[in-house]
Amino acid sequence: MIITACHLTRIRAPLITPFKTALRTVQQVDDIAVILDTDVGIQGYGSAPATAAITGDTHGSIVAAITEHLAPRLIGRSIACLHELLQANDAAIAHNNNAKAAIDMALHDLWATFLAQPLCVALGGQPSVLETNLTISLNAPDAMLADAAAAVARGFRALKIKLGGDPASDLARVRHLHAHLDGQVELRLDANQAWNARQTVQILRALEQDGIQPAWIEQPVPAADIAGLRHIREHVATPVMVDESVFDLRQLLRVLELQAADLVNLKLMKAGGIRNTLMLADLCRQFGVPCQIGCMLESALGVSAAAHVAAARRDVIRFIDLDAAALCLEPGIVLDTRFEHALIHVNHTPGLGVRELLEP
Ligand SMILES: C[C@H](N)C(=O)N[C@H](CCC(=O)O)C(=O)O
Ligand SMILES: [Mg+2]
Repeated sequence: MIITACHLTRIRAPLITPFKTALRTVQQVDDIAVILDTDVGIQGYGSAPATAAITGDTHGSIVAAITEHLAPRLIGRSIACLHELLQANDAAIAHNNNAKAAIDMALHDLWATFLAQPLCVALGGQPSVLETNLTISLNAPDAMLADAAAAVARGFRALKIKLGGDPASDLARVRHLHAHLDGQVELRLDANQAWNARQTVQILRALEQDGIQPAWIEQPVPAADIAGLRHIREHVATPVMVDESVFDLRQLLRVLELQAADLVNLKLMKAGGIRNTLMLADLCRQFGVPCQIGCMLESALGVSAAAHVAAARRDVIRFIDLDAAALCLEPGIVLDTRFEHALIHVNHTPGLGVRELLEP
C-alpha cells in the first residue's frame, strides 16, 4: 500500500463552555486534520490542535511543517515500512511536535488498517473501555462548583480542577469544591505552571491540614523547574504529576533520575505522536512510575488515537485524562470509538475507525 497524497482540512467542534487554564482560554476545538491517500483507496487520518502556549505550534506552523517538510517525505513510500516512515517524520524538522503527531497518527491509522486490526491491537493491546476524568475550567468558585456538579450528574467520578490564579483564590476554589462534593468525586488538581515551589508547598500543606487530600497536583511550577518539583515532593503528601516538564525521553529521564515526580502525564502532541509516547511510557515502566494519558483541547480523532495508546499499554498508563470529546457539544467527526460521558469505548474496527469528517 503506497502513500500517494496528503490533504489537509479542519475538524471544528463547539464547546459546552469555554476551556480556561492558567495558560490559555479556548472557545472551540479547531484542529488541522491530515488525510493520507493510498494507491488502494484506503485513507489514514490524523489531527492536531494549535497549542502555541504549550508546544509552540500554531495553525499556520502546523500547515507549513506538514506541507513543506513532513508530507513530501511520505509520498511514494509503502506503509509496510512504518518504522522508517515514523523515523523520517521525526527527523524531518526540529520541534513542530503537533504537526509530527498528526502525521504519525495518520501513519499508524493506515498501518493498522493495512493489518485489518484496531490500532490498539496492532500495538499489542486490546480494545478497552476507558474511564476519563472531566476538566473543570478555571473560574470563580461558584462557577466551578456548578460545572463540577454538572459533571458529577453526567457520571464523572474524577474531576481535573484547573487552578493557577493567585494562591489564596486557588485555596478558596478547592475548599469550596471539597465542601460541596466531598465523597462524590475524586479531585485532581492542575495548576499549569502557575505557582512557584514555595507557594505550592503552602497551598498543599494548607489543604492537607484541612483534611483535603487531592489525588495529585499536576505541573504546579514552570516546566523548567525540576528542582522545584523535587522540593515539593519532599515537603507534601500529595503526589506530584509532571506535564509540561516532559515532552521527550531526555527530559523524562532527568525527571525520573532526580525522582522529581510520582506520576507522568503523556500527550501525543507533546511527544510528537504515538511512537514517541509509547517510548516514554516504556521508560516510565522501567522506573516503576505510573502514567496518565492526557490530551490537549483537541478533536475526538486525537483523543481516540490517545485512547488506543492507553489500551495498548494498560500496565503503565493507569490514569486517563481524555476528556476533550466530552467537553464538546458535537464531535465534528464520525468515529467508531464511542464517547459516552466518562466512558470511552475504543473501536473494534480497523485502525482508528474513522467514518467521516464533517464539514468544518
Ligand atoms: C483537555 C485536558 N483535560 C487538559 O486539561 N489538558 C491540559 C492542556 C490542554 C490545552 O490547553 O489544550 C493540561 O493537562 O494541561
Ligand atoms: Mg496539565
